Amino acid sequence: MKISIQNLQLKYGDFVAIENLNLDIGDGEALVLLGQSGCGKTSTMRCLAGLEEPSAGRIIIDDVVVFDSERGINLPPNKRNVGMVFQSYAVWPHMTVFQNVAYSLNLQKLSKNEVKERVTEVLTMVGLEKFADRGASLLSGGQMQRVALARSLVMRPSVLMLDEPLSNLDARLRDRLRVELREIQLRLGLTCVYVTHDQHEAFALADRIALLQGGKIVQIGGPREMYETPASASIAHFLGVSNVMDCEAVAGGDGSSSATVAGHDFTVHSSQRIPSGTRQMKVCMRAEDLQISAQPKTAANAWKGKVMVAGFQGNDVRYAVELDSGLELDALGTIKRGEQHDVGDSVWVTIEPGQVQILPAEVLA
Ligand SMILES: Nc1ncnc2c1ncn2[C@@H]1O[C@H](COP(=O)(O)OP(=O)(O)OP(=O)(O)O)[C@@H](O)[C@H]1O
Repeated sequence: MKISIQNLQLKYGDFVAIENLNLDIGDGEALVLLGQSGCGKTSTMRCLAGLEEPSAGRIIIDDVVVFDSERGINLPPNKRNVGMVFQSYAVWPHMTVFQNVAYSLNLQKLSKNEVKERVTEVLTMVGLEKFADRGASLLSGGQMQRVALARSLVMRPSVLMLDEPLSNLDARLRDRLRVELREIQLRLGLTCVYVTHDQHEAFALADRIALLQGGKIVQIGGPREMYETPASASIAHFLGVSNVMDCEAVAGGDGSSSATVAGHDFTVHSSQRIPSGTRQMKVCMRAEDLQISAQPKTAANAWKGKVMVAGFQGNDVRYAVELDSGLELDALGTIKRGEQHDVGDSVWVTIEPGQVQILPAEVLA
């Protein structure tokens, strides 16, 4: 079922939480609303679900206009056929797993056999078939979240909306449930809107990511596109690029360009279009794209420095390296590639020109 959001605006009093938001979500697509706290992700989802009344705009779900400010249309949540899963599991503790999932079906007065069939089907889907008769209060956090998911799926919603459903779970369970959620979404061909502030979750679950800042979509695209070509330095930073530095001057040349940061030159791949004008530009480099070596290097971007911090992370080591110029860089070394150094070691840091990005500080409105 497709969704179309047109010129959506939501105000809380005088405060504009969502500003002129336009978004089309395709049938069977998993769209992730990603952004930092307060950017308007939950508000957008609540407008879709009918839990919040926008101040302007239009929302169409599966060719049905569910909200239109000009025509005074605002369908209540129960008329939108939207399933919702929240961060808090909201599972009824005094009921069994089966009763929790069957609850809404029973309200629809379906036959006992049909209820049993549909509940068993979704409990199997979320891996809880053996827990049907267990009291819901006796479940782990991950199992409760599966019950919440089953309770939504059993209603066969046109659209499933999930608001940070995994944030109360520990890291390992989060990783596993993330994969399971994606499998279920793909298997059912379910249109999904997923809210998160965690880029790893967004990358793993999304067909497309809509990145929100200050109530606006500042970039939309597939996970790989977003990762490789962020539209601004602040988006790059949010997506985990740890070396983001003010850039004083940018100069184009034959086959290459260069950018200067604190008197320090970075050679950039010539294919990068560096916009002219007075916009504040930033140099962005991923920690994993920097290589660290004890051997002197003579590449285009090769600098001598000293290891100030070496944080062991299992397969990787996270380094803070202070270059001789005083500039500090964050680099990720891989132990298996022999990139292991100690605090105080002299090292050479290199990066391919193609991996240095020069981006505007912000996406301009
Ligand atoms: N009921 C409300 N009244 C007034 N302001 C609100 C209300 N709900 C949200 N806001 C404000 O609207 C903005 C967007 O809030 P929203 O909950 O959509 O953000 P979010 O991106 O989902 O954040 P988080 O990740 O922290 O949940 C925030 O600045 C928030 O303070």
